[in-house]
Amino acid sequence: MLNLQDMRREYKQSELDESSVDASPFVEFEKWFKEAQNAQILEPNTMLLATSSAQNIPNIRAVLLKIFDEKGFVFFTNYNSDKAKEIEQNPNVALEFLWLDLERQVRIIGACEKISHTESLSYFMKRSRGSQIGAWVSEQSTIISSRKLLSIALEKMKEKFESGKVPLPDFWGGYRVKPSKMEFWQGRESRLHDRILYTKEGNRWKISRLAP
Ligand SMILES: Cc1cc2nc3c(=O)[nH]c(=O)nc-3n(C[C@H](O)[C@H](O)[C@H](O)COP(=O)(O)O)c2cc1C
Repeated sequence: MLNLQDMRREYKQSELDESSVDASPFVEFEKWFKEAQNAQILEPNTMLLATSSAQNIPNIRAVLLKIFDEKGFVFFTNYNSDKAKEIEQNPNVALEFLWLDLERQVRIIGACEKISHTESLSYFMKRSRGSQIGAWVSEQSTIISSRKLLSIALEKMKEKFESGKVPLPDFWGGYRVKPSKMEFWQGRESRLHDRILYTKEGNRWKISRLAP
């Protein structure tokens, strides 16, 4: 059996104060993201995306943040995947960045919507040819009988797109999560962590401190 109860770590690296955070959660996020990059965290743009179905069944998986600005957080995926079906049923989602090397997490709640075809195309064109063809090959989240099926589909697609540009599949593109809440969490000693919450109120962001 695993001995988990004796696993214990004090968080002491930093602190977070409502008087020193930026008035904009986007500016604060950019600052934290750059610090995660500088700390050489592996794939700091990995975020957990939580969705739920019309039957209120939750689901969660990692996706990569690919566009970030004041409009929101964009990831790319297959528009027929399970996550896409769940977003269709309930556009309210949650995101989580976990940067444990910095004893930090950022939690986001917001509504999710498809980005424009132009925006998806612009990103798709920047992907490697292998990834572009990969998008065509995989019917994401469907059951397949074997790995071999993927290899066969890949060979077929490679032949199909032997020359010229690989077009953007109509079943593939981006989603933007537009935050209504963003929480910055900094680990502190004795589990008395700092939690600063931004809540959108009209055009401005209210800043509050949450109990750990
Ligand atoms: C680090 C990491 C990054 C990932 N990035 C993406 C991504 O950007 N888009 C994507 O569709 N799946 C990504 N995946 C795979 C998803 O976690 C998931 O397996 C897949 O999207 C199917 O999810 P669904 O069945 O809930 O739709 C990533 C997985 C990991 C571990």
